[in-house]
Amino acid sequence: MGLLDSLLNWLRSLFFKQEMELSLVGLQNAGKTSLVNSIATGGYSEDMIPTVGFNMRKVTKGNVTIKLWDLGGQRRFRTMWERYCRGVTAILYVVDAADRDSVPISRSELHDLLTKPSLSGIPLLVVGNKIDKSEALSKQALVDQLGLESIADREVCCYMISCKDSINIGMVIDWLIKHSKTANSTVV
Ligand SMILES: Nc1nc2c(ncn2[C@@H]2O[C@H](COP(=O)(O)OP(=O)(O)OP(=O)(O)O)[C@@H](O)[C@H]2O)c(=O)[nH]1
Ligand SMILES: [Mg+2]
Repeated sequence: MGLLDSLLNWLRSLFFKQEMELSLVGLQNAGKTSLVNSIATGGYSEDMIPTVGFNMRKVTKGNVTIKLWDLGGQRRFRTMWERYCRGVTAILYVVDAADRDSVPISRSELHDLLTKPSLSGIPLLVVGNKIDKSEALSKQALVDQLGLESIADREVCCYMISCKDSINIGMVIDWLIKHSKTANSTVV
């Protein structure tokens, strides 16, 4: 655990040297706010309050500020998603991989969002969360059920994670680091 913690801290320190702006979207209860906490501090709590509207978390390390738009996933907030995804470096789409019944809705909300011309070309990282649960879908099943292979107008990547058990959070941070360089050249 010590080694893993050091590795995560190292990845976090690299991440915070970049300038970037991210939006986290996905259905309610998927674990978006939990993922923000994992990225920012590594903390996890069972006791989460549903996000009302959105939260903007600014994480400052050294002289760099990272903006994370953590959006509410309840139906009434989904119309705001597009507005807060415009101009971001990357979109993180969070899915509860253990809530199989919600995956079709998650799929249609994702594909609706991606049809917006204002968001064309923005890289997409789909995160299947809660793989600590035995009923979680496999990565291939999630990719199939979300129809990710039909997305052709942008870079798409998918990782399976657990915020609870801190599984693959380092991979998410690593992906963000790689994409922050593109962001720096487009932010004026
Ligand atoms: N088992 C398990 N539970 C998780 C995991 N990540 C988050 N949760 C739980 O899922 C619930 C919802 O987490 P949130 O982070 O609030 O979800 P959200 O996507 O921000 O939800 P909204 O703000 O309503 O859109 C909480 O009870 C979390 O503790 C995980 O990796 N495993
Ligand atoms: Mg939330």
